[in-house]
Amino acid sequence: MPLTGKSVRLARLSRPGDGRFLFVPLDHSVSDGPVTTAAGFGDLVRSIADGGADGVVVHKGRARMIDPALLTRCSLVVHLSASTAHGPDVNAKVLVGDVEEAVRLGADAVSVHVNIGSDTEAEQLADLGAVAAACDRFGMPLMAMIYPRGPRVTDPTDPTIVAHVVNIAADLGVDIVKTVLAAPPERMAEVIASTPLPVVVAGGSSTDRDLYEFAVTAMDLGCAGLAVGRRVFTSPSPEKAVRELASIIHRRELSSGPAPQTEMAGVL
Ligand SMILES: O=C(CO)COP(=O)(O)O
Repeated sequence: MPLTGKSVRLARLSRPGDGRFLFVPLDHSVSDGPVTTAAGFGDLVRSIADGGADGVVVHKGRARMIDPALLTRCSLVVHLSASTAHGPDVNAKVLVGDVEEAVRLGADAVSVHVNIGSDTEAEQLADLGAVAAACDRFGMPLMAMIYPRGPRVTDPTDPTIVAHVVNIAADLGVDIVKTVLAAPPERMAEVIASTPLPVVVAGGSSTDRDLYEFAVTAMDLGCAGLAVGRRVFTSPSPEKAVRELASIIHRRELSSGPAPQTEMAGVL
């Protein structure tokens, strides 16, 4: 890959340099409500960095509350999209930030959420295309959180539609795509084979299958990593949860056992 701002930042995003990623999204404070107390936020990010996450995903205002020293070992991904659980349409994501603001914050990447099959799909696609153009101008890696989600989607884990959404991301200039694991999981292999992009899957809630088993399955199927929010920040030990996940994703030896999980409902 030729050296560009984007290629340099992308290479740094996978901290061990193996092209695999563990992101911990904390953007739930916009969609659902606080992920921690104001006083506890610094400790939460510190435990995520100490556990060995490759990056945290936060909105622009919250990014200013992160100790810059932590960002020497954990990347900052600034999330540009928002909707809340209280709006008329939780799937109607809008842009609330731009790439230039992310550059000023020292971001290593930005992310945009697009719900394919939602009532405002057209606007979300237009936003993704515009952010991709800005990312090219600034040399900023772009992650799309792109899901089959909305009134026109009957089965959001159908491998055919999951393959479709990850290819929309590739076509619109995204660098890393985050989506759902297809069902049955074995069919994720064809989703991954269909797109040139690294595919990261979302963590989900504790009512879903065991997180660590899920992580092993996803990685064995060829995923490039996971983005795990709720099951990290609601864990009694976020650091332990991150360490366990990072060991699965980056195939490292682990000294301690899996962390327990707790729950927080969400609309992400
Ligand atoms: O990426 C995510 C939110 O932006 C996924 O979060 P959860 O792990 O809580 O599902």
